[in-house]
Amino acid sequence: MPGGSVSDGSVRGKSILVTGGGSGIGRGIAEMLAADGAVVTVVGRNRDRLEAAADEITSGITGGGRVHAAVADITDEDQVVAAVATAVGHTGRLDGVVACAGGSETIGPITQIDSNAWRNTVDLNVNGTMYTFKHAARELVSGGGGSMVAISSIAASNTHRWFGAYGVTKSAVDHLVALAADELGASNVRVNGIRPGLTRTELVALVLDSPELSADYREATPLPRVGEVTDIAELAAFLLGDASTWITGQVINVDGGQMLRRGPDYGSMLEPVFGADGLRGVVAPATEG
Ligand SMILES: NC(=O)c1ccc[n+]([C@@H]2O[C@H](COP(=O)([O-])OP(=O)(O)OC[C@H]3O[C@@H](n4cnc5c(N)ncnc54)[C@H](O)[C@@H]3O)[C@@H](O)[C@H]2O)c1
Repeated sequence: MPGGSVSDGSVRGKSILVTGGGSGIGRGIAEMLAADGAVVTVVGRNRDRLEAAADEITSGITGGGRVHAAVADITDEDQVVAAVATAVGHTGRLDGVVACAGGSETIGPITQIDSNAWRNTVDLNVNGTMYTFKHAARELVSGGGGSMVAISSIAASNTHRWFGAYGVTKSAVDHLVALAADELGASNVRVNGIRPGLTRTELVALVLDSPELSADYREATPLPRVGEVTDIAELAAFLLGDASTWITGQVINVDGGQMLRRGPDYGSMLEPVFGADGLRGVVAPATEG
C-alpha cells in the first residue's frame, strides 16, 4: 500500500526530549510517552525537582518506558546543546522533541508593559523554542527523520487583551513550526504545534480556583469541562508516533472549542484582580522545575 505498512502509532522505544517536562503539561506529556514505552528526557532548571519528577514517573511504569532528567535553561543555547546530547546519550539517537517550556513574565495593558519582562518572555518562548528545534533537528536529520512538536497557545491565534507578550511570542512559535516543517520535510522531519486553551496546571490555578474567573471560563468554553494535561498529551503522543507520518506544518487547537468564541476575555477577567495597570512583574513565574 502507498506509504508502507500500517503502524499502531506507538512511540514505544523512541527517544524523545521534552523541555519543561518537570511540571504541568510537559510532565503530563512525559508521563504519557513513557507509559507508552518511550525513553523520555525531561529538561528543566531545578535539578532536585526535575530528578524527583523523572524518578516518580519512571517508578510508576511497567512497560519499558523511562524518564531521565537533563538540567538546562533553554534560554542558553549551550545548555540546550548539552541537553540534546544527554538525550542522545541514553539511547544513541533522538526520534522526537516537544518544546513545551514556556510562559509569560508580564500581563497587563500595552502602555504598562515592563520591557525587561517582555524581553525575557521573547527569550523563553521564541529563542528557547528556536534553540530546542535547531539542535534537536540536527539529530533528527542525521538519524533519518523524526517529529518535533511545539506547545504554543490559543493566545497565538488572535488577540487576548493584556496578554501581549505571551500572544506575540506564541505567534512566533507558530511561525517557527511552519518554517521548520517547510525546511525539514525533505529530511523526513515533521513539525507540528499544539495550541492548548486554558488547561488545569499550577500556572492557571489562579483562574480555575476563582469562582468569578472560572465562571467566565465556562461561559467561553463550549464543551462543559476544564482542559486537562492529558488532553494535550494525547495529541502530542499522536504527533510523535507513526500514525501521523503524513501530517506536518499544522498547529492544532486543543481547547474544548474556546476559539469558536475567541476564548475568554482575559483582560476583563483579570482587571478586577490586578487593577487597571495589570501586573508588571513576574506573574507567570514559570513553575520552577
Ligand atoms: N496551562 C495552560 O493553560 C496553557 C495554555 C496554553 C499554553 N500553555 C503552554 O504550555 C506550556 C507548559 O505550561 P504549563 O501550563 O504546564 O506551566 P508550567 O509552568 O508547569 O510549565 C512550564 C515549564 O517550563 C519550564 N521552564 C520555564 N522556563 C524555563 C527555562 N528557561 N529553561 C528550562 N525550562 C524552563 C518550567 O520549569 C516548567 O516546568 C507553556 O509553553 C505554556 O505557555 C499552557
